[in-house]
Amino acid sequence: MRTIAPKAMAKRVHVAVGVVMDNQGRILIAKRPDHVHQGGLWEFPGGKVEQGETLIQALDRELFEELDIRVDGALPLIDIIHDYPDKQVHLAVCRVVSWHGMPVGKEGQPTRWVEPHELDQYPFPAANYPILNALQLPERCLITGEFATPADLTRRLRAALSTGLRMVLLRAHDVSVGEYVCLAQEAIQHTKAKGVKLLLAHPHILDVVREVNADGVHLSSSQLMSLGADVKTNIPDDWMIGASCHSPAELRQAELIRASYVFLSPVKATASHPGKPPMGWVKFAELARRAQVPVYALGGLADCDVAQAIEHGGQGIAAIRAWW
Ligand SMILES: Nc1nc2c([nH]c(=O)n2[C@H]2C[C@H](O)[C@@H](COP(=O)(O)OP(=O)(O)OP(=O)(O)O)O2)c(=O)[nH]1
Ligand SMILES: [Mg+2]
Repeated sequence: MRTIAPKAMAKRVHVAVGVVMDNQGRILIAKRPDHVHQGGLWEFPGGKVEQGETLIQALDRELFEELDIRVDGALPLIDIIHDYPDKQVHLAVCRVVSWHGMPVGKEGQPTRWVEPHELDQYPFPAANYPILNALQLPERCLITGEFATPADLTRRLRAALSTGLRMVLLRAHDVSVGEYVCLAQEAIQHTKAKGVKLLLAHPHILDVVREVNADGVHLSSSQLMSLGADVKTNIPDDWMIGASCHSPAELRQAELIRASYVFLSPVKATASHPGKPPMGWVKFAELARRAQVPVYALGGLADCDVAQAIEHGGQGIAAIRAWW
């Protein structure tokens, strides 16, 4: 009997991708030539890591070849594993925090400086979806803690927002969903005025999600794992969806529903979940680097942990006590 050899798995291409920012926070994008893979779409400059090169060496060489700039410092932003029908890529995406030179499209490619919120106006390859999310999310996300009355919630929220936070998850599990909607409608007055993103979190939030003009909804891990196929029809298209995750299976589910971000916890011991063993930064990094979604570290963290979280492949930190 004749045996047929299994089709050889094509090799995954390791690509160094650079998000170059100027000192006004604008990001440099370039248009891929029509004839190349994913041609005609916009990209963050970069290219294949060659044999024997470190990621930073590849990034520096590619940005010099494509843009005539040199990389002086870069931090990990997100790692993407994506299978196109004709090519499998691993995009190691870095935020280029320090560089010199005058960027030009050396290969004749059009380039443009854009604000993070303008990125959605440009067509990017499908693999870039989590990168675009990561670039529009802040480093710190507040989770609201305990409060005595609605007025106390407002007072605490305003004090927290005055420290420059740009994303808030309104968590109030002990109130009815009707009361929750009232609290959210009050909170939105304070967040919208400051351009702060407000995410809704409540055990019954999916029943009332359209009653508040918020920016997104945050799912508990059990809500995430028991989602019906109709989740996307309940939630407005332009809303963010976030989720709390504690395991690789939950992270996979968040990727499947194309979550905008996740929380991964507990990184350190935390007063809100005493007795839960912390995973520590090494485990966090292992899980975050494999996740195809921006990951906030959560659990016993404060401002002084933001840099650690980013160095370990996270988007930043989420916390209650640090800012409440
Ligand atoms: N540079 C870059 N590549 C991306 C992005 N998104 C995305 O899917 N890719 C894919 C397209 C390509 O298959 C691969 C990168 O290859 P490339 O064409 O930039 O590689 P290169 O600069 O080394 O090009 P070449 O020398 O082989 O012509 O990754 C992105 O934002 N930036
Ligand atoms: Mg390239």
